[in-house]
Parts: sequence; C-alpha cells; structure tokens
Amino acid sequence: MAVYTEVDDDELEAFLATYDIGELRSYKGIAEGVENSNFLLHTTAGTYLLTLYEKRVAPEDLPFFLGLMNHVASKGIACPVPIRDRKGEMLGTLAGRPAAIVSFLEGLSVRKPQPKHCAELGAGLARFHLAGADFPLRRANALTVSGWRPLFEASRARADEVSRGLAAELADELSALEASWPHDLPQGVIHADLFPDNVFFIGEHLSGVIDFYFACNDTLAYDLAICLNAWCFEHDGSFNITKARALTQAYNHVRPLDAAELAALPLLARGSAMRFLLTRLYDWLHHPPGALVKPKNPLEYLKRLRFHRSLSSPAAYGLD
Ligand SMILES: Nc1ncnc2c1ncn2[C@@H]1O[C@H](COP(=O)(O)OP(=O)(O)O)[C@@H](O)[C@H]1O
Ligand SMILES: N[C@@H](CCOP(=O)(O)O)C(=O)O
Repeated sequence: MAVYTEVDDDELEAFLATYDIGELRSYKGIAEGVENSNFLLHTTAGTYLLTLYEKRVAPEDLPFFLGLMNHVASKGIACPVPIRDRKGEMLGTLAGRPAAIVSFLEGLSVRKPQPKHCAELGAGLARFHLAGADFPLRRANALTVSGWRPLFEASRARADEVSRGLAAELADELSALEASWPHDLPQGVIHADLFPDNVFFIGEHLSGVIDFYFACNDTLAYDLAICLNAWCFEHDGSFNITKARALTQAYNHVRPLDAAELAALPLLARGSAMRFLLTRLYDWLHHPPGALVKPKNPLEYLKRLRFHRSLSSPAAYGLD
C-alpha cells in the first residue's frame, strides 16, 4: 500500500488551514500507487487528493510537474489541477515532506483496455502533446537512452538470477540502442508513464490522466511507443494489432506523425521496452524484504522488446 508517511490529524488540520478548501470531513490513505503517499480528502468544499512526495521524487522537479498539470489543464486536458494555498503557492510541506493538494478526478482505470480505450488514449495523448508545446519549464529525461547503461550496470551482475542469459541479451540490446537511437525527432513535453493505471475512463470515454511524476522533455513519438507497450499487449504476452491500430491512428489523426517518426517507431518501442525492463529489473533485485509494494515483473518487457526487435516497419502497429 502506498502510504509511506503517516500524517497526524492535527498536522493535517493545520496544513489545510493554509488553504481555502473548506473544513475537513474525513480522509483516508490510498492503497494504489508506487512512488508517493496519497490521501483522499473530503472537505465541506468537495473531494481532493493530497500527495506527500517521497524520496524518489526530487523536490526541485516539483515546480515542473505541478506547473505542467496547471498548464495543460488550462488548455482543456482533463488532469488534476493543483490547488493554490492562501499565499498562491502550489507546493507546501507536511510531515516533513513536500506536499500538494490537487483536484480529484472522476473515473476508473481499466484493467483490460479495449480498442475503444486505446483510440481515446491515442487522441488524448496527441492533445496532451499539443497542449504542452508552449509550456515554458524544462526537465531532462533521466530515463532516456543515456540513463539506461548506469541502470543496467546496477543490475547486470545479478540479472541472470531473473532469467538465464538476460545480462548478455541486455548488453547487446543496449549497445544496439545506443548506436541507433534517434536524437532529431520532434521534441516536446511527454508524460512518460502513461500506463492503464494512470488513465481514467467513464464508460468508454477518457475522463482524466494522472501521475505526471515522470513527465519531461523528450521525443514525442517515444511517448506513443510507451503506450504501445503498456496498452497493446495481452496478458499472455501477445501483441494486439487491433489495439495498436486504434491507438496509433487516433494519435495520428490529432497530431500527424512525420515520416521520420513513423520509421523510428519500432526502435522507439524497443527503447521504451528496455526502459521499463531496466527499472523493473532494478526494483526486482533491490527491493527490501517485506517492502510495501510488490515489484512488477521485468520479463513481461523482455518479450515486448523481442517483439519490436523483430519488426522492420511501422505497418505492424497499424500505420502505413
Ligand atoms: N487526482 C486524482 N483523482 C482521483 N484519484 C487519484 C488522483 N490522483 C491519484 N489518484 C489515485 O491514487 C492512486 C495513486 O496515484 P499515482 O499518482 O499513480 O501514485 P504514484 O505516483 O505513487 O504511483 C491512483 O491509482 C488513483 O487511484
Ligand atoms: N509504470 C511503471 C511503474 C510506475 O508505476 P506508477 O504507479 O507510478 O505508474 C511500470 O509499470 O513499470
């Protein structure tokens, strides 16, 4: 369960008194999530989400994340809106942690996305990219190609405990990605973690996007490649081209991909599979016994990586 920092009632009341969001009626910790401590707040003015930022979020990045949510929300993207305190600040301190309150989003994430959900996602992602185009702050992606080798080296010696031959396969793959990674594709603000648990739907319609805490400036089509990996594979590891077609065509309709982006898509998808494989591998090998959050299976992403490596054209994703 993702409540790492407990908050006592008096501290919370004092914190809320610095905001103009009514009186606290009730609150509870939220079990989902991995990185931060989240609480649902019910006040006389409505429902809000309180986040205490834990160790893996660098405090200096918070103005980027909160500013981005504020910026894209002002352009019509359905996402949490940071609530300002009476002094106009979006960020405060609670229980010794940086803390923020954001608006609560209605909707539910889907466990088994269908093509309709993928189409909604594709259009929503493209709109998010367009909305972020004039966001003035910058944040480099620590988990792009240059960050993968240190991550790999931190797990390399024990990688074969997870699967025999994994260290050698990843070493080869990493060298190939480093040698061919595209650096001149259209850039912008990307979400970088748009997994099904971070997208809410009401019925088949996208009602909101959350968890902007990996957002950064990077290759726009890489965000689409992340979604291909996270949304278009079945639980048995097979690729679902119907979902991929729905995702990529809906994206392309709102923000047309240029020829270079299209051609690079299999490579970007390989890279994206590598990125999630490496963070999962690290967490798998390094999580303390009895940790609150169960690490995710890195090998799911090895299968995806191999699939993308076998492709030679973006037609496999439903794009010609
Ligand atoms: N603005 C919001 N509105 C409604 N629910 C939210 C909101 N933000 C977070 N949640 C809930 O909290 C959970 C954890 O949030 P998330 O940002 O994914 O945490 P973490 O960064 O720790 O992984 C989500 O799965 C969702 O249930
Ligand atoms: N989406 C990542 C892990 C990050 O978890 P989140 O709860 O912050 O989305 C993965 O699946 O490896």
